[in-house]
Formats: sequence, C-alpha cells, structure tokens
Amino acid sequence: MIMQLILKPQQGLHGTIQVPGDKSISHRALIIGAMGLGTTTIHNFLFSQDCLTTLQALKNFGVDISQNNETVIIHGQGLQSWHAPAHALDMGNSGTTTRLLAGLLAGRPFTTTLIGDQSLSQRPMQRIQQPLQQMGAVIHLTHGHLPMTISGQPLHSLCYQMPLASAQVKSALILAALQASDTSTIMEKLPTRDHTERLLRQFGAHLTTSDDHYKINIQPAHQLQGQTIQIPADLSSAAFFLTAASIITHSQLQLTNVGLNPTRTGFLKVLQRMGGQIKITAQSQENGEPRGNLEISAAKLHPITITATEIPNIIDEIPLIALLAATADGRSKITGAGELRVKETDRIHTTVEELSKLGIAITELADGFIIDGRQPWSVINPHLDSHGDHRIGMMLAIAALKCSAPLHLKNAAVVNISYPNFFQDLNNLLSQEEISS
Ligand SMILES: O=C(O)C1=C[C@@H](OP(=O)(O)O)[C@@H](O)[C@H](O)C1
Ligand SMILES: C=C(OP(=O)(O)O)C(=O)O
Repeated sequence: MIMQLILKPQQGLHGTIQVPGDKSISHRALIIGAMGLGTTTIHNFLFSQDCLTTLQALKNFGVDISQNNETVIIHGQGLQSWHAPAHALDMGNSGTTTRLLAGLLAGRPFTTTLIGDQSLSQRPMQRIQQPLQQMGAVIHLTHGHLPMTISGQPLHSLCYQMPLASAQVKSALILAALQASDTSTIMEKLPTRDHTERLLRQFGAHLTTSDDHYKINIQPAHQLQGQTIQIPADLSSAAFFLTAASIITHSQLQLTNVGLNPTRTGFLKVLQRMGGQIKITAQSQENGEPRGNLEISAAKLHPITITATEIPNIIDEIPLIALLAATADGRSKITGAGELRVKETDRIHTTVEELSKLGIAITELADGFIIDGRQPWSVINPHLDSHGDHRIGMMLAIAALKCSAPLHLKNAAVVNISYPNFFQDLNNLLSQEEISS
C-alpha cells in the first residue's frame, strides 16, 4: 500500500482524542489472564496485529478466549490446562509475543516451535535463551534467531544480572521464575517498563521490587486469579500526535486516559526539556497503572542531549525525538541507543535514511544520531518508505505534515501492527478542508 501523505495543515491539529489501548499491557493482560484461574475481562484491549498474534497463540494452547467489541474475556483454567499446540506457532512481527511466551513455555511440559516474519526472524533471541538455559530450559535457536523450539522442563530458580536493558527479557524471566522451584532474583542494567510486575501483583503473584527499581525478587506462584483490567491508552501511540501538535503551528490537542507509568513517561520529560507545551491533568490510577489527560499545543523547540541512562524509558519514541530535534533551534545528540538497531528495522538507519530524504541534517552514529534542526528542510526524495516498520511509517506521516511537496509512503498499511486506525485518527484532527485537498 502506497499512501499519499497530508501536507502542511494550515490550521494545525485540533480536538480531543483517545488513542487505542497500550500494546505492552494488552500482551501482558492476555498472557497473565491465560495463566490464571477464573474470568479475566480486559477492557480497552488493543486489537492490533501484534496483540492478535498473542491472542491467537494462546488459543492454540487451548485457552478459551472470547471477544465482545473492545473487550476480551479469558475463561482461565490455570497454566496446568495448557496443552501442546498442534503446529508451529507464527509470532508474526511481534518481539513481545515471542520473548514473553518463550519464558512461559520454558516451564511447560511440552514442546513448542515459534516462527515469525522476515523482520522478527532477524531479531536476537540468545538474550532469552542464555538465562533461561541457566534455569534448566531446553531452547534451540536457528543461528541465534527464530525458528525457536522450546522443550519445557522443570525449572530451578535464577539469580541473574541482566547484561542489557530489556523489558521483554526481564518479563520472559519473570514468567519462567513463577514456575521455578525457589525464589529468583533479577537485577536490571537500567530499570525498564514494569507492566508485567504490576499486573502479576494484581493477579496475586508475590514479587518485590527494590526501592531503586533495579532488583526484582520473584516467588514461585501459587495459582493466579482472574481479574478485570482497564487498559490505558498507549503513550507510545499518543507520542505521534504529541509530536505533530508540537511541531505544527496553531495546533492544540487533548489526549485522554493516557498511560503514565513512570517507566514509560520519558518522552514527556524529553518534550518538556525541549520546550514542549504539555500539561498533565485528571491523573488517576487503576490496576496499578497511573493514567491522565495530556493537553498539548505548538511550541518553539530547543535542541536536546540524550544519553544511555534515559534510553529504556523512551526506546520506542526515539524516531519521534529525532523528528522533534529536526525542528529545534540547534544541534541535538542522542547516544546509547544501540538497541534501536535490533527492532522491527534498524531504527537508527531507517530514521536517518528516511529523514534525510526531507533534507533534514541528520547523521548516523553507531548508537544514535546527531540532528541539526537549524538546517531548513527541502524535499530531496518524495518517496518515503516505512521499511515494514510501523513506528517508522507513523513517524514519517507526522514528518510529512511539515512539508510542502507531494510525498508518498510505501507500505503504509504496516501501521496495523500497533495502531490500525492511525490514519483515520490523524485525519480527524485536521480540518475538513485539509483532508479533501
Ligand atoms: O516489553 C515490551 O512490551 C516492550 C519492550 C521494549 O522492547 P525491549 O524489551 O526489546 O527493549 C519495546 O521496544 C517494545 O516495543 C515493547
Ligand atoms: C519494538 C516493538 O515491538 P516488538 O518488540 O514487540 O516487536 C515496537 O512496538 O516498537
């Protein structure tokens, strides 16, 4: 699908929007609900391709799941009821599904093979294989990648210092540790998103996190119990419109019920440091997850320096931060972001390649980029490409709002991975006049 992009809205973006449910929490609510006993009701579930991959995988283990509009209902019969799937399971494009399920399957008494699409089949899997093997798991990879075969085993406890900052690896190990013979300890390199821990506590698991958030103790679980979960809107999806409103003059937006878990709000802090005009209102907490409304308007932005310690909290928003920096009145530098090279695409390379087409002064570093926002943009190549990466595709659609030459986006349908209605929602925030032109 090649899409013609919207150019230079004269009036900016206006209105109120609730973006879809959080992707990370949707995956976890499904998996943890499927481990539990009794009914789990998930409201505001994200019906995107990645989350549906998790849902379908769970059905293949025999978990009874039904849907009703935006609600998912799991009729949980406990982890003991899971059986071997009849065939290899397709993880599609979803790293979260693959790694979290691998951790869980490491302790189940059957064998499962996981396969994935071309992008997922190039992403590193030793990062879960190695610590899970320390627990007694038997996991075969194909040159470090998918296909992966997991032969479930009785697991012993783990004491593990993580060599990299990854919520997916941490969550895989927590899901394995729940099945281990004794208490496990995981030490993080830097604190990462903690939705797994928060949800598991709600389902009755015994986990403790140290005050500095670096160390987690996990007791083997007695039976988890079904719960009702209200998923907040995804801050990583909201970030596209927060960026658009910041860089397009005259914009003023309200985003409601956005997840504000402190392990995810780094993007808001970065935007504020750059001079972004953002206000948080109506803050509340449900299912242990903070949430609130965000009011944002156009702003004059300043350059920023970001280093390794801040990266885990902004990992999925970094292509958008590059775009913000491309409108700032100076030179920005982002380093310590090497993990971006092993996402759906090499997001350092694809960000640099695509933003360069707009005449943006962006230079690739081994672990980040340098961007000079003072250089005026001028379209060099109007054929933009998502490279099959949802976040790159949506970031480019926002970048196009700053351009005056006609632009096209190749493989725009990839937004289905995390935000199927992205283009409709964007259109709704623009004036009628602009959509028809
Ligand atoms: O745990 C999660 O839900 C996620 C963790 C991050 O990946 P890593 O754990 O690989 O950093 C993030 O990039 C991904 O979009 C979602
Ligand atoms: C990296 C992402 O997801 P996953 O790792 O689950 O494919 C993402 O959504 O940006």
